[in-house]
Amino acid sequence: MTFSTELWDAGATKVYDEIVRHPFITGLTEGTLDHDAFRYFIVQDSHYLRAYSRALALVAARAVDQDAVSMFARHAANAIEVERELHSSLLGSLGLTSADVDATGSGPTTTAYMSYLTATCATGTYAEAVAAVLPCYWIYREVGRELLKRSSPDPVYAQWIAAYGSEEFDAVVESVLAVTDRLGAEVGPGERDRCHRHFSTTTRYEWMFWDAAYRKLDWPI
Ligand SMILES: Cc1ncc(CO)c(N)n1
Ligand SMILES: Cc1ncsc1CCO
Repeated sequence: MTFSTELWDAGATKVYDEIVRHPFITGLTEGTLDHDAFRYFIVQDSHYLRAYSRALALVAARAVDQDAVSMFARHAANAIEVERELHSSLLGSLGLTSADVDATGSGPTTTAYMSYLTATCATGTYAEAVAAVLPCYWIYREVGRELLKRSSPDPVYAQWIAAYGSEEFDAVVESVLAVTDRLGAEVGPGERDRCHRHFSTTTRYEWMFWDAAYRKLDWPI
């Protein structure tokens, strides 16, 4: 079994089923999700992508193989581009600006998820860092594909779905899966357990991120 399949089977199978039937996701394709929940999501995702980009730059710095350094560095730059382009167009459609993003700040789930990614990529091994960032790519590819099948009557939601359900994003994810599978042959048992823990933790954060948007979760105090 490949390392990526091993990680998914142990850490993502159940959570992924919960994600695709979460009311935020079903509301996107049915067009019933209220724009306020999607606004919350896009604003929080802007904060998330800024931190995610820096986490990917840390992964790039830890990689030894030149192709992997170059790939993660490219993805770090792309995450900033996605934040600027996809989001500014979506924010515009939703009547928001990047000043609103800054004024809102990151919510509790976003902050926790960003902190976990940053800490793991800064202090873990290369394989641990890859395992921590992998669900961000992989879950979005799977969700993007699923949503593309169902599509959405709402043009704002359809635009977002098209970005993550695209062939370009699929190719990005395939190359990260290939890097992960090559690492699988190198990691010993202790490090492997830590990889599993990071992968299942960030997978759960992916579910929590949608759930926070659905409930518009704010700091309690
Ligand atoms: C929360 C979250 N996870 C993953 C992605 C895809 O990179 C994203 N844009 N946002
Ligand atoms: C994973 C990911 N999500 C948005 S951008 C990006 C990096 C690859 O383009």
